[in-house]
Amino acid sequence: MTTIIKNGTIVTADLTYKSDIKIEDGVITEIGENLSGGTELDATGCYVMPGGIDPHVHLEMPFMGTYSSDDFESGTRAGLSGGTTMVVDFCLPEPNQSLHDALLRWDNKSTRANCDYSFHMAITWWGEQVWNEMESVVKDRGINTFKHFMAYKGALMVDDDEMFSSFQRCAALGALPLVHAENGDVVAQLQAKLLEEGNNGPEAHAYSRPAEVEGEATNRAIMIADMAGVPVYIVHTSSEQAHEAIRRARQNGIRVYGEPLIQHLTLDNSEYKHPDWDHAARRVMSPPFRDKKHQDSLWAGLAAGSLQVVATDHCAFTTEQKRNGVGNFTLIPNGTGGLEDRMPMLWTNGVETGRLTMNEFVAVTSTNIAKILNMYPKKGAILEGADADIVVWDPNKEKTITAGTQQSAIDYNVFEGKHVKGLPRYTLTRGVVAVDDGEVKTREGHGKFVAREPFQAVNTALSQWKEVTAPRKVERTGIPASGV
Ligand SMILES: NC(=O)NCCC(=O)O
Ligand SMILES: [Zn+2]
Ligand SMILES: [Zn+2]
Repeated sequence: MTTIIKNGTIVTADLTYKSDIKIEDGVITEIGENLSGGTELDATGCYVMPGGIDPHVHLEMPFMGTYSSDDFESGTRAGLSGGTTMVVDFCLPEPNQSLHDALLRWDNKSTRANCDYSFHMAITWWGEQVWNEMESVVKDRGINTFKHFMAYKGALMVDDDEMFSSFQRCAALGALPLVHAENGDVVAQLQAKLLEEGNNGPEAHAYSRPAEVEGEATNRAIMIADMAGVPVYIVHTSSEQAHEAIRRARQNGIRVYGEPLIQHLTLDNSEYKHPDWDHAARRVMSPPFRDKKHQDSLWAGLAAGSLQVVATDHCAFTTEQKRNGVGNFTLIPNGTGGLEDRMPMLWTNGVETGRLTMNEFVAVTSTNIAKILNMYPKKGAILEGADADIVVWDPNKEKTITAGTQQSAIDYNVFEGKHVKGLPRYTLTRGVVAVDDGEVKTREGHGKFVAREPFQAVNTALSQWKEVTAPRKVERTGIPASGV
């Protein structure tokens, strides 16, 4: 099957130019002027960009006594409708469960995906079995990223000892550790204190997770990764304190990546003061929304390159599920949606305001993460030979976001009422048109798992540098006799 995207302007992470694109059997086969033959998609007035990649989603996630409500079908449909053509979900083994058994569950859930996907493996417990299985997860399953939660004490949290062991294993396997960086011990005590004082509403969720606990944990994760000799990726970087830790480490030559979310960039903590309990609880996520000072820091980091990726951490719970926490904010399932709105919200608040260039937009929504996760240029690129995961972006198409017309399965939208300018005219997933002139036409089960090779360049360079600078015993000739 041949498709030609005609009359558009191609925008990549580093180039902007007018050209047509030929797609055959899901792959870009030619980029050039005046291409013809096959089905034509008119991109006049549009920017033709690599489809978005969201590296941080939780579809049908078992969490806090329930399951997040968007599954691989509705979640990927929501993503495609907003120009996202690939998602990466987190496989979460139960305590003492084999990593491979957990993967079977994720394999089953993901068969319904409308677009391509991959998995990160979470390290939710530690032992010899996990240490052993990590190798086959990387080598046989093509999963080169391992997630560590420094928060959610008593559930997903791992301690420093476990994290250091796991990071060393990642270094040896050519894998990349990911970290949810919040000091889980301090959060747990702050939660208990707030509840004791009668502070049980959703706003207390934010009080229990100040920016300081994120900054401290980010510093600690970076230090542990440095000691283990492995790069590290900090998920949902939400505060100046965490950004500052990443920025400083990068300036000192440490290989660390930071991932702000579209929610933290565009929504602030005044949401938790809303008089309606449901309104505030729907916005409960970890880390919580912050104030403008933090938002400005995140935007600056994207422009400066100290932060590399914009994700969503899409983990959508219905109002009914959120109400599990009436009377006790610690029982409100943590998570918000965003898959459908990440690209239009970032374009509107970033490119339309001049905070980001179009090329930076492509970098932070697609190309950078494709490189970080070792799947570039199959993904994240408009190049001959790349998968035809493409968004034809109409900068003049506008809408007001509302739950009533969204693809996501939940009954509200945290961006309700926001006006966006810049939306897909077409979204293509491996050459198949999933958004057709604005109309969503996804194909359940079309999505394929994307296996990712262990890292070569970055991990090799880092381990070489660690070897060059390793502490060495000083060989001495004249050693005095012991004084004892
Ligand atoms: N972020 C959040 O509140 N929920 C999803 C789980 C996580 O990423 O921490
Ligand atoms: Zn997290
Ligand atoms: Zn998450």
